[in-house]
Amino acid sequence: MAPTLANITSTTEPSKVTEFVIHKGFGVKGLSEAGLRSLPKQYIQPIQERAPDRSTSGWPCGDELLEYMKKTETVIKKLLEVLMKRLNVTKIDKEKESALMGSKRINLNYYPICPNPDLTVGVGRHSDVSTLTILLQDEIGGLYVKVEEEEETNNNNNWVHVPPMKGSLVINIGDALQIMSNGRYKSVEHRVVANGKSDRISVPIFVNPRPSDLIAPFPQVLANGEKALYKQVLYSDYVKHFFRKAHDGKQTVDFAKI
Ligand SMILES: O=C(O)CCC(=O)C(=O)O
Ligand SMILES: [Fe+2]
Repeated sequence: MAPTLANITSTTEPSKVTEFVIHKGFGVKGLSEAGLRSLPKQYIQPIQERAPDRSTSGWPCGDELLEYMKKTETVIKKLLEVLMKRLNVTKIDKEKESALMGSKRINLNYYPICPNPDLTVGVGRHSDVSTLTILLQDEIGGLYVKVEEEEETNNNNNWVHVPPMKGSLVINIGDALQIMSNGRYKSVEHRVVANGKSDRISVPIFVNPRPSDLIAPFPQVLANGEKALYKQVLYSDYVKHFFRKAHDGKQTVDFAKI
């Protein structure tokens, strides 16, 4: 039976939400199907199972993460250089460097084994708000990317699994690059399915503009008279818009559409 909002009488009381999401097995999808438009502060993970607070106890492998971020810098720079060349951006000055890779964030995603994977989602369909995302995934799998309609295969299945390959990184184009390239590079819609057999871990590095950067299609892209598809937006406003709503496919980018 479909859940109703009455099942979750108080959305801010963690024990009620835990009961609904985990013990009753509705999952986070159940919450959204019940009509909840924003998630309560504490949900899913019972307090005793949460990772320690970073501000008080430090990350379990902070040094390794920082070193990993440092090591990926070369590949990020190289990728952006190549991508920029195709847009006729041959010189990456300070302003462009900031808009392309002025801030970075690393996440540690942990997907616990799920007793009812069909009743929930791992991560809902979305595109990243980054310029690029450099994703390291373990051997479990579960990441899917959406193939654009014109590339659709005959069997109508346009979600393609991204199989884990030892020693490889997954590179996603994000919305910021879609905006700055005036749509020449398209951010990839993706999702992660829950897994009933094992835990899964992924480590994305989000390469972003600085929050105070104004992002818009690069003048070089519009030089031949091409019409701008996107207006100038303050990057922090763009990110705020993303986090204000539930994952909704590729709709975030409409925020910058002219
Ligand atoms: O876990 C993954 O493979 C992808 C996670 C993801 O899409 C994200 O963190 O934005
Ligand atoms: Fe993502």
